[in-house]
Amino acid sequence: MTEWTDPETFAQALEQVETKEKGNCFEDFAEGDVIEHDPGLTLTQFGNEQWMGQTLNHDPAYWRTDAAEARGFDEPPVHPDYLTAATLGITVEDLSEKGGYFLGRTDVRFPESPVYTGTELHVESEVVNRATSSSRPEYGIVSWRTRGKDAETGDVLCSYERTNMIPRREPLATDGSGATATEDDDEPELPDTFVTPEGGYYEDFVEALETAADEDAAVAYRHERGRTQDDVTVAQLPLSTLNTAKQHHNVDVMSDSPSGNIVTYGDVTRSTALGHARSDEQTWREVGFDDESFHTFVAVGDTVYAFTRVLSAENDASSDRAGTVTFEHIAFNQDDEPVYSGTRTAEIQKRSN
Ligand SMILES: CC(C)(COP(=O)(O)OP(=O)(O)OC[C@H]1O[C@@H](n2cnc3c(N)ncnc32)[C@H](O)[C@@H]1OP(=O)(O)O)[C@@H](O)C(=O)NCCC(=O)NCCSC(=O)C[C@H](O)C(=O)O
Repeated sequence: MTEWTDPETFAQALEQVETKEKGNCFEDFAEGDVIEHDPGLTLTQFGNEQWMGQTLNHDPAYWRTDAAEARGFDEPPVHPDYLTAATLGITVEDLSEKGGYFLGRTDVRFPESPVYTGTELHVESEVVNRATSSSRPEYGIVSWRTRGKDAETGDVLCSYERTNMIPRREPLATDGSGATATEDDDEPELPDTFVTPEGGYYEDFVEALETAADEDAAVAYRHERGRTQDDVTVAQLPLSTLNTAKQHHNVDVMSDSPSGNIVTYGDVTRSTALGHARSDEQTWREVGFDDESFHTFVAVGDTVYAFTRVLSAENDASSDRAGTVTFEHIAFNQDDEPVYSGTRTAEIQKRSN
């Protein structure tokens, strides 16, 4: 009898056997379904520091005990970007491992109290929307509300609503008239002047906004740092959050996909851009993120840069040592193409303290 490892025999066997599939297709989700995700992870100091180091999030309060204590923390806490990425990573096996892309997320919120390493994360999601894609019949669009909880206390540590393109088991029959690109003849509308804050304290943002209000101006600037994507950022960081999306580690499958290659996890792209932005400000606390969108793929060799527009500043932070600032951050690549955008509300330290 022929050995099964004989290449011809084995190729035939591969063709004839069933594949034990992973993940869910669009048809498997129904609005209202609640999914308790089986994977869970302990938020470790190693995981936290690996994430922050590779994404250039170097705020000393997350690295040094004295700086943490000065911020009112008992010790360096878990960084909100790592917490967000880990919360999403745990959900991938059930929600998006089948493929399809992370399109956007909104209403990302954290409680006021910090999360410390050693916390075990337990995550659940609810299907909140399921829609047909008019432009891509082989995909549907699914949104979930996800909550990452402290497994011991049940306290919600991170919550958000995210939307992905998810492959259909059966492509939708269409008349081929899906959405078509529209020519945009409009001239870009930009203000005459761009104001850059003098420094990174709350007062600097307030002053810059006041200056801009007096003229046709916006408070907007770019950050110098860039981070070229490599095997660590593209494959290692998502896997370290238990993110099993093939988009980040299976070159073989991804060669036959819209991106043609493995791509950077959306949470790595946005955290890197946010790291660049935070390096030019005195962050006190992250409050939340809204209207996050991923516009195009980021792959190994691409460089992630950041651009910031300051939208508003209010003196209503949880501590009188800070004020609240709302930003729009845009991550862009080496060809100046936006790859991510989103609004961020953060408490920024006051100079006067
Ligand atoms: C994915 C894309 C290639 C699609 O491009 P294109 O075909 O040009 O379509 P659109 O971008 O217009 O979008 C397709 C449909 O999806 C709807 N959409 C888009 N954004 C949102 C949103 N935020 N919320 C709801 N719906 C949204 C559009 O309206 C379109 O609908 P329809 O017209 O009816 O078809 C392109 O978007 C792209 O390249 N995006 C970047 C994707 C990416 O790189 N994401 C991060 C990496 S993947 C990842 O991180 C996976 C992660 O691990 C996970 O598991 O989630």
